[in-house]
Amino acid sequence: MPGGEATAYGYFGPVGTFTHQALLTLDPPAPADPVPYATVGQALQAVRDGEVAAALVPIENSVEGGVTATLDNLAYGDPLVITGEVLLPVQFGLYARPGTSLADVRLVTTHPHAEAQCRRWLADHLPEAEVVVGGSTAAAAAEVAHEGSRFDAAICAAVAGDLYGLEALASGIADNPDAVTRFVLVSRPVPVGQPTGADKTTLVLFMRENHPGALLEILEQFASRGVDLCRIESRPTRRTLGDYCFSIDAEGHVGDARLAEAMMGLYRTCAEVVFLGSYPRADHLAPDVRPGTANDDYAAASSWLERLRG
Ligand SMILES: O=C(O)C(=O)Cc1ccccc1
Repeated sequence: MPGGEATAYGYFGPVGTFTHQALLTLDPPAPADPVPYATVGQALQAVRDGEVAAALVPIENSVEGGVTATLDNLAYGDPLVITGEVLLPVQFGLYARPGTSLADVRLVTTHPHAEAQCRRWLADHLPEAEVVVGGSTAAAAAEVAHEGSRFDAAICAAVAGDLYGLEALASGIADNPDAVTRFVLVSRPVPVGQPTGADKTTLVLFMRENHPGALLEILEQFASRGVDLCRIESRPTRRTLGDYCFSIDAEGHVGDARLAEAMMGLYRTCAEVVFLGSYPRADHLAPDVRPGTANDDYAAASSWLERLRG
């Protein structure tokens, strides 16, 4: 890295992806000259290699669920942490080279999440067309833009359609017009930021051994401390069929006593707890703090115990 530490951010590109649009809304803004990577894996590896200071990647969609490439890379790759998140409403259109009409469209390409979110529209309007999923929505637009491309159309954002010189054959084609995608800003491990009062913490939990109620025991650690979960999904541990870990977003910050206590409970009872960061929520929603679970309540309980002991 000539000239010292990298300062630029990487993102799941190329220019015109939803991730790129999300990057442009970061607050504080991303440093100039962000670097596009063709896959989530390459963007995260660039962070590990110190090529970029951080990378923005998609993690979750309100319609399609988790982005497994991101979840698994963060769970199993060398340590990285999430330092921020961005929410972006996503809208899709069908874009083709100028002169193409809807009736000409036989072969469509796009990102798997875009295909999943436009399935009903495709079945209704292009029942004969084949869809081939590929890298990203913007890469699909760039591919279609090539004269002689085997693809007739791409599903992508209007920004990408315009950028790659395509024309809209249809817009607003998502089956759910209110879909939102969540993106996370990921860096090499850094000291965790201060709690803001509206934070999220991402964890991956590996169980000691499967037994009846194992998931319930994990959930109890959160429930008994009044910690709400914003996302939970099981992912294969890759060890043996039927063996799963849990990828979880919990409300709160590792600096909040109730979440810290829940995490200590998980540390005691799980085989492994991977901490992927505590960071401000993009929606700034403060949690509903249940009676007896505020920092002061834990501090008072701790002082009481000290008095009893001594
Ligand atoms: O392919 C893109 O543009 C991405 O950034 C990934 C994606 C795909 C579909 C919805 C949201 C994000």
